[in-house]
Amino acid sequence: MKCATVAIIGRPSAGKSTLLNTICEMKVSITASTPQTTRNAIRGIYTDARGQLIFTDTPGFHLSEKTLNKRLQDTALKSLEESDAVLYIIDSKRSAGEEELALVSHIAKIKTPVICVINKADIIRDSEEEAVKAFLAEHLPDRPVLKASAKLDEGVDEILIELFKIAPEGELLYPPDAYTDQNLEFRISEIIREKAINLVTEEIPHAIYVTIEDIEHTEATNTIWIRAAIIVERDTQKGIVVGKGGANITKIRKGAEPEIRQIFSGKKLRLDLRVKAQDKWRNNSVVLDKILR
Ligand SMILES: Nc1nc2c(ncn2[C@@H]2O[C@H](COP(=O)(O)OP(=O)(O)OP(=O)(O)O)[C@@H](O)[C@H]2O)c(=O)[nH]1
Repeated sequence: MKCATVAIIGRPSAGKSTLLNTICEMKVSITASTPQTTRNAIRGIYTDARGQLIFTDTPGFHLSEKTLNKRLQDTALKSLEESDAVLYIIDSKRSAGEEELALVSHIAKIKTPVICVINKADIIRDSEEEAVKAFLAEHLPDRPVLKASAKLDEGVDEILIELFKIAPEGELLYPPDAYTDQNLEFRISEIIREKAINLVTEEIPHAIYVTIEDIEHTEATNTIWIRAAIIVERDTQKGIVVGKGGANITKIRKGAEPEIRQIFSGKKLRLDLRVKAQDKWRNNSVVLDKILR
């Protein structure tokens, strides 16, 4: 049996979460069209006859001095050093700028084996593919380079083959049917956060986090009650998340309910969502410790 921990790294929106979800065939990491929505080092677990791969979905690597972004960067780099393999995802639709250079220079220094994946192959142009290949040949020579579409599940089997080549021999760390080690509250809060950030635009997605205030099982009615709060930074943002006459909050609830129901199959669900403002939470280390475990 083989068993490896694999850190997925790449610029915001490169498709890391999409790839993880495709590999693990379950929603373990939220995806959104707004960059930098992955905040935690989340694990997805893939097991087959060859062994087990445990993925860490590193937050988007971002050059910024803001406290939240600095923490994201620390989490990302630490998970690279601690893993058996690194999967470096490159968005073929964006040209390499300062950020990609900073990232690649870190990757070049680490001892962990690296596999490069040129993602979004379904929409790539020849010239874009050539540009990415030249960039990789210059900065990460001799590392395997694969082409994939995380979205369409193309080239993903080849990624698994390469990863199992690198994976050390070892016993499985998780049961074969496990796909994530995230705790229940975290999974629920991420489902709600995904629905919320997909409804709002511009600056607000990054100003949102979700806390689960209470989960209760009423046996008499076989109902799970979940009370959760969507936290924003300013009162003006509260109104936007709630929407006209509560329209947005209803959409968030209706979007989240079916996915949460899957977690509690066979039970009825009541989801109670509130929106609260907490000034400057992104610079508050108590809040950051709570959400960036
Ligand atoms: N066409 C195409 N789009 C993709 C592919 N993979 C991801 N995307 C899209 O790219 C966007 C970003 O994908 P994510 O998986 O959230 O990216 P991420 O790297 O996890 O982003 P962060 O959380 O910001 O670090 C989403 O709109 C995806 O649907 C792909 O293979 N092809």
